[in-house]
Amino acid sequence: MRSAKDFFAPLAVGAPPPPREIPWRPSRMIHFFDPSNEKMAAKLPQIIPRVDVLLGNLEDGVRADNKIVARENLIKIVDGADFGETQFWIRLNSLDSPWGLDDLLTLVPAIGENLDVVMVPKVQGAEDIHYVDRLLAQLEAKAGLSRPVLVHAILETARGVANVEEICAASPRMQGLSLGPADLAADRRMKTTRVGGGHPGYLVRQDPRPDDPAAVRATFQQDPWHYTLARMVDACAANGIMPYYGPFGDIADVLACEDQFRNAFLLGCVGAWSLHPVQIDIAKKVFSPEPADVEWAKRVVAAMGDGTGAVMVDGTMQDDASVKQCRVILTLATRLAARDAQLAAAYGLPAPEAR
Ligand SMILES: CC(C)(COP(=O)(O)OP(=O)(O)OC[C@H]1O[C@@H](n2cnc3c(N)ncnc32)[C@H](O)[C@@H]1OP(=O)(O)O)[C@@H](O)C(=O)NCCC(=O)NCCSC(=O)C[C@H](O)C(=O)O
Ligand SMILES: [Mg+2]
Repeated sequence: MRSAKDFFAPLAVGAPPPPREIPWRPSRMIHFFDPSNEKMAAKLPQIIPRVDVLLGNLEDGVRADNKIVARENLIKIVDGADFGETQFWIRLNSLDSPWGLDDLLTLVPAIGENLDVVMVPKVQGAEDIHYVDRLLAQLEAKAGLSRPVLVHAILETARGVANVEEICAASPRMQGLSLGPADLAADRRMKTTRVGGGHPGYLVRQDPRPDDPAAVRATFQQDPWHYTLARMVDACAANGIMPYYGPFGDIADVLACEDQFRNAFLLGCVGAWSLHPVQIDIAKKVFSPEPADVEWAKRVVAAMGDGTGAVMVDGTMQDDASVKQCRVILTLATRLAARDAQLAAAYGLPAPEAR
């Protein structure tokens, strides 16, 4: 573990200093595409302006015999792209794979100036982040990059979950964590073959009725990801980094996707992955606060004055703590409104050009 004094020192001579704080940028959806898939790549000019984050995926989802071409195509795609305000991320192959090292050695020099975040899969502990941290610093120094590339870890192994706090705290480059429910389910030997979401067998059942023990007893599906997601959110919040729900694999079930994303939003996540164009607008809607909630937050903040004491608003008690909850909503709404005229109008907040 580095001492507090040298935590923010560059890990290679000539590398840019790592950030003291992770800059806030919208990241309601991290949109995955396979750079070796020509049809998907052709869609990017329409996709980029619609998404907060575009991610070139090199790991799972890309065929083994396409790994090299995916990496090479990524360089060509970035060369010709206009990202505007959209962030550009990549997902590396895992550190123990035949491709992970060359992904970094090739891509940081080639596209480092455009690269906001590197997503690292199957992170097991702080040692994986330390390895990537040093390597990135060396590559940034060699390439003469002026800003540091940030690191995002996927929580998708039992050991990773056990070490989640140390992973978040391992480097000032740590931008956030995503839940990887498919790999995590396999690693934990969970008996679900779904990619995220619920499971009809994971439920609680209503007690028998004393007056009619044979009556049908209602069942309620539970969220098998609740524990991990909540733990991940706490670890991220405690370390000033961002939590994300990962993939929802049932592309056709847009309603359940929306529910899973909303659960994540309510628990504290800032975004989720979109695997298909149909999931982009779901994430955009869910991870932007509802106008009614923004209106409520404004009213509570106004009623609370200097933010101390207790008042009644519409029959509910508001105090120093509840005004902080409202400020969370209002801060997010204000930041999103500053970049999106439609949301600004819906929230009654200043539009981008008025700032
Ligand atoms: C899921 C898909 C395989 C579906 O693809 P397809 O069958 O082609 O769907 P459609 O016919 O409905 O597609 C319509 C058109 O849209 C284009 N398309 C599809 N997906 C994308 C995309 N992500 N970005 C851009 N464009 C896209 C198609 O090419 C069609 O084009 P056209 O024919 O010209 O109209 C596919 O969506 C897909 O592969 N998605 C990404 C999958 C992925 O990234 N998987 C890995 C991430 S999840 C994971 O790794 C698990 C996690 O780590 C964990 O452990 O939990
Ligand atoms: Mg995975």
